[in-house]
Amino acid sequence: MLQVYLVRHGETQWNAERRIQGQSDSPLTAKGEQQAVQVGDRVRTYGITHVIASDLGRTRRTAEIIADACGCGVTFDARLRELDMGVLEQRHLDSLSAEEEAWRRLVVNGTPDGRIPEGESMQELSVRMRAALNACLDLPAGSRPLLVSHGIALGCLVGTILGLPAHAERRLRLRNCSISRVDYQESLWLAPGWVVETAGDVSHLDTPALDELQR
Ligand SMILES: O=C(O)[C@@H](CO)OP(=O)(O)O
Repeated sequence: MLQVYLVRHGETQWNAERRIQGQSDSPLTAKGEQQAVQVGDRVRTYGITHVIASDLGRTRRTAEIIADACGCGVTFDARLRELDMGVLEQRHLDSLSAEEEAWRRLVVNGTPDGRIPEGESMQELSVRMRAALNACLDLPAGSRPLLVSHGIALGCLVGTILGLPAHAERRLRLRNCSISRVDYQESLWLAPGWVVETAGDVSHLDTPALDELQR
């Protein structure tokens, strides 16, 4: 059975400042680097064979730290990038106008095609994230990949595996450096498909990571 680990990157400067990143980028904080080290300590005995990361800087850095601990290489897949949040990227969550806040809410609790101007819909995000996950099925038998991606992107992926629509309100709290696992299950009882084993585990982190929406 293929087991795939899903890790959100470590805390970044803009996560801490409550600024929207999307496909823009900011570096890991010292705490974010430490979180990545703690993920590495947790998974180093899991037999991870491939670390595959979104090509944005914050996921690259997190992936390098984890891959060092696992003794494997890192490859990059742009399909694992965060939702493109268009004209709201780089903005502080607290400085949005009422109209801008409505655009932001429409994306996570709206319609399949809802999008921030110049951004991407949750439906589009879900298609590319699922394609990146399904690509793991083509790895050699016995592989155990770990994917490093983002909060909304992984929330959408895990949520849609559970049967939520892509644009369902964000109900999974996937904190920085949380670990989730999905398995490709083939059994007599279930149609073949992805099953969520764990979601949002942060028990390996010594200080609780805050989700930027809680700050
Ligand atoms: O882009 C962002 O601002 C956040 C949204 O949750 O995602 P991440 O920090 O996981 O890239």
